[in-house]
Amino acid sequence: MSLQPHIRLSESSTGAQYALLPGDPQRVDRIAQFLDNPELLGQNREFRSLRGWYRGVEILVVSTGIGGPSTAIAIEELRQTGIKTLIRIGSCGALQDFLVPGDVVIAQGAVADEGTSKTYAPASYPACADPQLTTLLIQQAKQLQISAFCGLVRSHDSFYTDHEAALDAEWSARGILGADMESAALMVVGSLRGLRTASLLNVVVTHNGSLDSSINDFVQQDALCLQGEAHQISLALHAIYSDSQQGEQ
Ligand SMILES: O=P(O)(O)O[C@H]1O[C@H](CO)[C@@H](O)[C@H]1O
Ligand SMILES: O=c1cc[nH]c(=O)[nH]1
Repeated sequence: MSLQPHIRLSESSTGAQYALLPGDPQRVDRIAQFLDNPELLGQNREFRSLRGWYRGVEILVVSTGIGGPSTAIAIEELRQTGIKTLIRIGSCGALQDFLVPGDVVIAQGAVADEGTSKTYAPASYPACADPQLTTLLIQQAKQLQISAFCGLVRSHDSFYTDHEAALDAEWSARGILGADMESAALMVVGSLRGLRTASLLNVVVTHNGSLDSSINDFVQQDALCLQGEAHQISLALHAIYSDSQQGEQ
């Protein structure tokens, strides 16, 4: 089978059915530290890929870059390589005061305030995570004593427009937990293509905190943010292992 044009992987690159999807290519290398025998498969554009094993289960890790368009491309091409289950290992800004850096949000669904999902289906099509996978993630968070909150998030396309603060306030008042840029596209494209998806978001910006300085802290490896990232990776890997044992695939 030929290489997929963007992720540059084919069915013969990996036997994995599970994929972890960070946005940031650098996060791929940090995820590698949690896997046995990690092997870098390559990088093209924003898509850095690596495979490894967790307790005998093969896992593919591919970065999606920022936003819905590149995420949808990654999902479509990963499907061609045999991936069936995709878990986003992302970061988000908090929309609620009780969330602190390093908390993990388990997104049960997303407000699709972005463009990509609407190119696949009408805006009324729901962006929902796989319920069984989400339940497993909640159970594993309890078992591992990870500070995790399950609820809705908002995916958006814009970061620096003049009305972001007003939009954040609006969605916060509706109880939305956090803001990211990829969860809705992942969930909608995944559902339409018969794939199981989940999204784990590490809180890196507090509600009403400074976007610029908080994300700078994360890039400069702030300890709490890195702890949240380690938690979300462990959580995803435990859930994948548990899922693989249930013979669900
Ligand atoms: O850290 P990642 O996974 O890229 O996620 C978040 O960070 C980026 C913005 O800084 C957006 O992609 C947003 O969704
Ligand atoms: O509003 C925000 C904050 C952090 N990351 C996002 O994607 N959006």
